[in-house]
Amino acid sequence: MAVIPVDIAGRPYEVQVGSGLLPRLAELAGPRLRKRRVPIVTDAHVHKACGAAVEASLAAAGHEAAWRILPPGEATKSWEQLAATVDWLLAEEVERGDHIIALGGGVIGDLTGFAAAILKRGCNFIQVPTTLLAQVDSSVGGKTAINTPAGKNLVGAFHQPALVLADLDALGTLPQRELLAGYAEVVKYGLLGDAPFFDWCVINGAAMLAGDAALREYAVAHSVAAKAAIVKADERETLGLRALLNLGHTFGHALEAQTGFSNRLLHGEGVALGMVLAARFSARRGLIAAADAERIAAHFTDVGMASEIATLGLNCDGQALVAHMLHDKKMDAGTLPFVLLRQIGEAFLAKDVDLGEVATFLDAELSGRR
Ligand SMILES: NC(=O)c1ccc[n+]([C@@H]2O[C@H](COP(=O)([O-])OP(=O)(O)OC[C@H]3O[C@@H](n4cnc5c(N)ncnc54)[C@H](O)[C@@H]3O)[C@@H](O)[C@H]2O)c1
Ligand SMILES: O=C(O)C(=O)C[C@@H](O)[C@H](O)[C@H](O)COP(=O)(O)O
Ligand SMILES: [Zn+2]
Repeated sequence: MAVIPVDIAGRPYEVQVGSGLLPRLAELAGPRLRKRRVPIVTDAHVHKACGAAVEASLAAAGHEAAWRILPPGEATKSWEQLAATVDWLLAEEVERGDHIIALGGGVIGDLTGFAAAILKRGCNFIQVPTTLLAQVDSSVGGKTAINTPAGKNLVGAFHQPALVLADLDALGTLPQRELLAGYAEVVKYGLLGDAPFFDWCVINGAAMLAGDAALREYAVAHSVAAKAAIVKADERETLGLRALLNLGHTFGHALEAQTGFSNRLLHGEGVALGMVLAARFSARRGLIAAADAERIAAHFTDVGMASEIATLGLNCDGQALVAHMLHDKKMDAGTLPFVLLRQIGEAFLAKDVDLGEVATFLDAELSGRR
């Protein structure tokens, strides 16, 4: 069991990482659960996998679960589901001091967190992440959002949870593809600022993914600690530090948009491909050594992830992907800063990237003729 504090000014909270947390949810949430009925937002897969344990825990503490069970998948991060969820929370008579529970992956966490941020101008919520991605990344740091037809996470709020409970046992029912997608965000922490952790991933990643409990706890706790340190230093992404957590995301979000935010490409899969692209683009600019960029690609291939966008069959050119990037929230007065790599373990924000050069680079990557 690991407890990582997230030291945000005025609203500190804990991330608890360990086994057996779901059956203890009511006990761990304690007096935060003020009423008999506890509002829980989840999706149908998670309800099937984790619902009974949560319900039993609440019942043992004299509570009753009020479930809102949403359709699984990225399409749920929508205006329609947000509005319906807020209306449901209002019907449940949720007060500001109550705690709404987000039980699920990043989709549920992002949507529920945003609903909590706007309900009565801000209600409490507890993140109970059940995917690897949500445990290592989305449940921590307070970014909440929905997608719009214009692009990814374009409407949202910074709203920190009151508590995060990451039960490693929940990963037992997670499909392999989802586990791998989450692993991309684990590798991200090594690439952006912690070369020894990237080496740890190369040595231990496969065994961690295969289910080694101690390695899983280390990977989640280490990732959360890395994110907590960055969020503490730059909660609102204004200092150029939190933006480093966006490594691979400008490319990745464009790939997600091009595939229609569909099951064809999961967020984490887009991030893995995006990080390979960011590394290769950095090498092209004389930054990271080309061999190190290929070491990153090879690691994703080794664990069973795609590392070449040519294999996606996107049927578009580089300019089409760049057009999606123009909606990136880092866009500033006509310039799009890119998170690039000087070396493995050293990311920085490059503000002099020409989008024409990006389009040319992507044309070559898309055709597989690098
Ligand atoms: N807020 C942030 O800081 C942040 C960070 C990273 C990603 N995100 C967002 O997170 C989202 C991706 O999250 P995700 O990868 O967790 O996807 P997800 O929430 O769609 O979950 C993935 C799939 O796994 C299923 N699932 C979840 N837990 C399960 C379990 N324990 N057993 C069986 N099935 C389970 C879900 O039903 C879903 O089908 C994206 O929208 C991304 O933009 C946000
Ligand atoms: O917490 C952050 O900051 C991140 O950038 C984490 C990312 O993994 C995550 O996908 C985030 O939602 C992307 O943020 P966005 O601001 O580009 O939407
Ligand atoms: Zn991400």
